Amino acid sequence: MKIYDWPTGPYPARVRIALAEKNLQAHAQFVLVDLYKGEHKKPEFLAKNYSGTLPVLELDDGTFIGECTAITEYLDALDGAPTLTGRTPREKGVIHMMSKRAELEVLDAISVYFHHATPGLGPHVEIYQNPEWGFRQRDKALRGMHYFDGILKQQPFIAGEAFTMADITLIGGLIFAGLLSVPVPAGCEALLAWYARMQERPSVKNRITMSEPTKAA
Ligand SMILES: N[C@@H](CCC(=O)N[C@@H](CS)C(=O)NCC(=O)O)C(=O)O
Repeated sequence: MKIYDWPTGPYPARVRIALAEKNLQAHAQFVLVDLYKGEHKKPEFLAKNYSGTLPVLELDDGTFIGECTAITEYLDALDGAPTLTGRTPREKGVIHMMSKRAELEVLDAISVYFHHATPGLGPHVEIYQNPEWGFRQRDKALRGMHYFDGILKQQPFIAGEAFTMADITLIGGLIFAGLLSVPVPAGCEALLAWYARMQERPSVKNRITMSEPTKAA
């Protein structure tokens, strides 16, 4: 399989972490798409992913799967032994809910802040910016961090007792926040302790060096 990717990107990180957690990295060929050159908005790429975002998974039969959650669900189902997206209906429901919440309340909010209230990917790519909306989303992300701090005061992982896709999604959010120097709010000790633990996982620690992109898209 191919993964259209930007090695340091917070969303691509989610798929890189999932691949490593499933020990599937040897099966993936990474294809670099240069976000700062706007390659993801070109017609050739939009034909692969209408949303014009990375990462995208291309299967050997030519099927394209965009969206980190969908890609993670695919990878997790490959060996019939899902560990990231839940085994029982209850686990699946809770994990999906918490992962979506980590997207809505932190990761996607930080992404909007990046694209609207900072130079983002540069003037050639950021053709419309609304800084006020960006700063509002930054505030939303900070509120989201408080929410997840409260969750982590009660349980070791985002969706309960085990590491799951929901943890990976929030890791993506904190990676993005870190890249933009948006600090975790004071007092969010449980969130910071969880993040320190997450960064010790080989899948997280080695996510950028796990594989070199092989060629341009
Ligand atoms: N909902 C998408 C979001 C992906 C996303 O925003 N990826 C970033 C890469 S870190 C991107 O492609 N940004 C470019 C842009 O939005 O112009 C997913 O979960 O895969």
